[in-house]
Amino acid sequence: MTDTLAVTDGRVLTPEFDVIRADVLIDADAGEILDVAPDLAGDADETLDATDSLVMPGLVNAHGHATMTLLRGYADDKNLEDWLQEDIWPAEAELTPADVGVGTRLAAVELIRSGTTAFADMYFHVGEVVEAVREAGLRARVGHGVVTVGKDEAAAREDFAESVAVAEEYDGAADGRIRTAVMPHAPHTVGTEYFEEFVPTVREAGVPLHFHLNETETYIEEIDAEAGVRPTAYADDLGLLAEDTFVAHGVHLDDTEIATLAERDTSVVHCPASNMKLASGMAPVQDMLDAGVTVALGTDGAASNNDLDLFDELRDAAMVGKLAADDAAAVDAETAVRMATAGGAEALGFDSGRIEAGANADLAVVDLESAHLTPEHDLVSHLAYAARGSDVRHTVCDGEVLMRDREVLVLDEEDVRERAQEHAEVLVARAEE
Ligand SMILES: CSC[C@H]1O[C@@H](n2cnc3c(O)ncnc32)[C@H](O)[C@@H]1O
Ligand SMILES: [Zn+2]
Repeated sequence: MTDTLAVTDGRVLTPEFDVIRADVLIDADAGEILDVAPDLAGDADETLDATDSLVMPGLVNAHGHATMTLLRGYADDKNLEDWLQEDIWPAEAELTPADVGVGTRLAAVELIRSGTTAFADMYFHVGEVVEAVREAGLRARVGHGVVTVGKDEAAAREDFAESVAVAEEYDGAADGRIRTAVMPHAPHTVGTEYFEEFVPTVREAGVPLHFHLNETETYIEEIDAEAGVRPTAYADDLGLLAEDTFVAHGVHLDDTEIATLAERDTSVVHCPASNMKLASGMAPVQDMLDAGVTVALGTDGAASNNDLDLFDELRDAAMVGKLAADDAAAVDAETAVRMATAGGAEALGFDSGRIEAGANADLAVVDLESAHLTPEHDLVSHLAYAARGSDVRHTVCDGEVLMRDREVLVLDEEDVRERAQEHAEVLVARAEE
């Protein structure tokens, strides 16, 4: 085992968003950055060349459903409600644990290739997700997604209880790279009585919560009709909002809801591509940031995106943020990159998202030698507006090199793709029987 690894001869994006010439020395066993300074190669057992490249924090994909890579391109061009009910949920009813293992590995290859080192996953058969993450060397916050609507009381209670049990069982797995959360799908898909029954214990145990919030007007109206309040107030009354809660989407939030999220220190994961594709709307990102809300970025599942490249998300976040605010200065380049790195790490509770001694050794090395990254006026601008996931040449997570010179070292990519194609075909055939 390599004790120390040095990423050499590159330029490094600092937490202050300066770009400096430095090496990054990593304790590979501890998975921690030891030093950021010139000429550290001599101190290392192994080196990773970053000449003509930018060393940046690994990206954090703070909301998604990794297995949904198997449903990429299966159902497009529909609004969220029709897409879920007519296509996605019927297909997911046929999912096997093996499908989840294969789909998550496919997602892992895509994440590693595009420089993402940490992600959140809300799904089923979490044991399979955990095995895939362990093998891929990534960092993740995982949880069992609970939906109680349409279930009888016993089944609904069992589903919520499973989410709690899963969070307990897998927390700290894969040498601590896996953390967990309880993940009720959304306020409108989980009965109030189950929130009331389980949330106090979850809160007492200090387990984080993750759920979809205010993604469409329809879902907001459902809660309003049932409880007479908007979903953020409903969630707050149930004790769902806290510092270790991160919610996905927050597309339709009024000023009162934004103030509540800021007050509770609850993070919001913005998913601009999914929100555009499903025509859900434009999230008020600049308003959230101005109110002090931590905003992270997520792709959501690959069936509503349709890829897991967080560089796309970065650019979309900046573009949609300007449109939503009617202000070209809104969600600027640095803000977008921060949301995809430090913002994501904060939302998921990881000590990552910055290249600094003491932080997790999670980083991406971006190859700058290409026409679309020339000339070099401003590298942060390039990261936000011009770079692509395919520009990433090395990916390091927890001090382990997951991809070196665009070769994924931790998974057999060809085998993963072959198995994903087979599993996707069989899954869809079962769903359409
Ligand atoms: C209960 S596991 C997660 C559940 O969420 C579904 N899903 C995927 N994308 C979205 C979205 O944008 N909004 C709401 N729910 C979504 C996924 O298909 C799983 O069933
Ligand atoms: Zn989602």
